[in-house]
Amino acid sequence: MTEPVITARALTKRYGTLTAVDGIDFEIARGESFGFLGPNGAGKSTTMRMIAATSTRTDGELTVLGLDTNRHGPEIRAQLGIVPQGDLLDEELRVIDNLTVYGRYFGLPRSYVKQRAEELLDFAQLREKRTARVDGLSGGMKRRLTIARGLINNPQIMLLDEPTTGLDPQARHILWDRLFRLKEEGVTLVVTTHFMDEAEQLCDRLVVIDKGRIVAEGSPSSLIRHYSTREVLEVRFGSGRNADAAAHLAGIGDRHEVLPDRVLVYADNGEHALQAVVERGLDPVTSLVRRSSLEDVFLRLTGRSLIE
Ligand SMILES: Nc1ncnc2c1ncn2[C@@H]1O[C@H](COP(=O)(O)OP(=O)(O)OP(=O)(O)O)[C@@H](O)[C@H]1O
Repeated sequence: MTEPVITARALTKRYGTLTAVDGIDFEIARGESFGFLGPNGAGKSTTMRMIAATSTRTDGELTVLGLDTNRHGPEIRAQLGIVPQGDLLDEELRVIDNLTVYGRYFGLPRSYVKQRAEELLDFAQLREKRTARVDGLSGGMKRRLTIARGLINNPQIMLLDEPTTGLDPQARHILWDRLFRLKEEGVTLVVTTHFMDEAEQLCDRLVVIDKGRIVAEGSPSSLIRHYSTREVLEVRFGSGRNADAAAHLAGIGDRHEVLPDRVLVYADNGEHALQAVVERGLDPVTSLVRRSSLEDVFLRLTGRSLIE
C-alpha cells in the first residue's frame, strides 16, 4: 500500500455501556476510494465522526495525515471535506452563498473563496441555480451542493456519510459520476453506505462492518470471490412453501439461504442449479439467475440482509 493517510488501530467508541465501534483496525491509502459497508447501527457514522475529529475515541489509536484526531481536530478538519448524512445546508440562502459562507468558516481569503465557489458551481452542475434559494432545489441538487461545499477548502480527503441515501436512481448516477471525477483528481474518498451497488460502484476497497466490528475486508470483487459463488439462483415456491422446498435442496449448489420470500441457491452455474431443482420435482413459481453481489457476502458473513 502507498503511504496511508488514515490509520486506525483497535479504534473503539463507547457510549455509556454501548460499544458502537469495537476495536477496529484499518488503513486508507492516499488516492484510494475506501468504504465502510454495513447496516444501520453498525457504527459507520461513529467511525466517520472520529475520523473527522468531531467525536473523540474512547480507546485505541487514530491518525489522519499523521495527526492524532483527539489532539489535532482543527488542523485535521482544515484538510478534510465533510459530507454529513443530512445535508445541513442553509435553506434560506442562495446556492452561491452557501458555498461562500462555508468557505469563510475556514478563514480562507475572500477572493480565493469567491473564485473557488464559482469553480465548484460548475463541478456540481449547479451553474443555472447560482442565485436560487436552496429550499427550492431537488434532493440530488442539494446533495451535489453539499459535496461542493465540502470541497471549498480544496481537501485532500473527502468523507461521505451515506452519499446517495434518499436519492432517485438518476440522481445517484450523476452523483457517482462527480465522485469519480474527484477520485481521478487524486482526492481520497472515504464513504459509508448500506447500499451494495454503491459500494461496488465507488470503492476500490472496503470493510464490511457489523455491530461495531469489521467482519471482512477487500475489494468488492475479491470479497465476492472469497465469500460467494459466481452466480445465485433465486427461487420462489409460493407462500409458506419456501422452507419446505429448501429442505429438499441438499447437494444442489454449494449452499442455500432461506429468506422470507425466496430461497437463494449459491452455485457457480445458476442454470444448472435450476435444472437440478426442477428435476427434483420442486416446481418453483418463479426463478432468476443473477451474479453474486456484496449483499450475498454480507448475508454469508452475518446471516442477515443489509437492508432489513
Ligand atoms: N451520540 C450517541 N449517543 C449514544 N449512542 C449513539 C450515539 N451515536 C450513535 N449511537 C449508537 O451507536 C451505534 C452505532 O451508530 P452509528 O450511527 O455509528 O451507526 P451507522 O452504522 O452509521 O448507522 P446509520 O446508517 O443508521 O447511521 C448505534 O447503536 C447507535 O444507536
